[in-house]
Amino acid sequence: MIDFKNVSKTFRLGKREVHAVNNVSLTVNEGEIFGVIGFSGAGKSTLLRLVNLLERPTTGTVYIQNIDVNSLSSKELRARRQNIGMIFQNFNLFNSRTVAGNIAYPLKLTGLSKQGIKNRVEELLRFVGLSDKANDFPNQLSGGQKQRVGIARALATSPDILICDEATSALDPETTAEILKLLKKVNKDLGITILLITHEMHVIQSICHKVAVMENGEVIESGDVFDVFTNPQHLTTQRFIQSVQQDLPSVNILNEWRLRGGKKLFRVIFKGDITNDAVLSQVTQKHQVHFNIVYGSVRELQEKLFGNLLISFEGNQDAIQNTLDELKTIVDIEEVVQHEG
Ligand SMILES: Nc1ncnc2c1ncn2[C@@H]1O[C@H](COP(=O)(O)OP(=O)(O)OP(=O)(O)O)[C@@H](O)[C@H]1O
Repeated sequence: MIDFKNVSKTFRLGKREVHAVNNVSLTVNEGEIFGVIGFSGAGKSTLLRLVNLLERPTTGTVYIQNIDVNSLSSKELRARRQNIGMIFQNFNLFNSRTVAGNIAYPLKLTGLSKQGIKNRVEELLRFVGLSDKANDFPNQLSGGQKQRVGIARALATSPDILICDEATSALDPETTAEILKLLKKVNKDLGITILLITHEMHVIQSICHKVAVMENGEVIESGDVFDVFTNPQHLTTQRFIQSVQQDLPSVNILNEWRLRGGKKLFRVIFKGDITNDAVLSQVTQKHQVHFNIVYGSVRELQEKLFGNLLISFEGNQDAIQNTLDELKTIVDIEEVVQHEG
């Protein structure tokens, strides 16, 4: 659907060159919600501008629906752009137009009749849950409602791709959750492929199927959200994940635990079906070792279970080692280094 093949974008600032996007290869498949996460300056916006055809790559090729976008004429580019909807952090609505007027705007260029436009706007208002706001002006709406209008407007011309530029960054957590739910509906019910950029890992966790982590213009890690979350390779990815998964208790709790005689802590990661099995109790019973869950959680990620538990073991040292050796064949387990976090 969207293919980046060794794409670089370099800006020249006087004598200095800025490698905003550096040799990026990525594939966004049809029907996916693909999230790109990175800190400020990582190159996310530039990546989006290459997809919505506002920038051309310095080297490499961007294919959209198998078409090399560099090969398109300006007229063809304009036509292709109608196939890509976009929503923004600051909504970018026309304040002088009503909600209905904002949504109708992109339809005016399509040659649809007045009645056709009216019907389409009503349909879109229903889809985003704002039928009663058609005649309001943007400044009468909450942030979440404004973004719903933004989404309706982006969908007006029935695009195949929706690009979201930090679409929930200006919203409170509850409103963010509602907008993310709506984006999920856009993807599921309308089959629209979504490419989003964000600096918030909870957005990736909530709705994305795939994720790419960007740093200094490069994609440093990418894959299925479940795989990246449960086995992050890069320190930056680990940091992003820690921002949504508090996977260590506070230092005070850890110190207290140590004062009460706690020694070694192990992190045990359960993925998928194994989470439902009584692995821990079976293996520890077999080796006559006791275990104590000090901290942790089991949560749902991409409709799969993911357990992340901190555990201490009590018993004979050899028996504990045998327990660890056996557990290692079934789950991911590692010792938690002291003073981590
Ligand atoms: N038009 C431009 N001219 C010169 N440098 C640019 C231009 N656009 C982006 N850059 C530089 O490219 C790098 C990547 O910027 P980009 O905006 O893509 O990052 P980002 O991850 O989207 O960051 P943010 O979240 O802050 O927008 C930065 O160093 C930025 O200063």
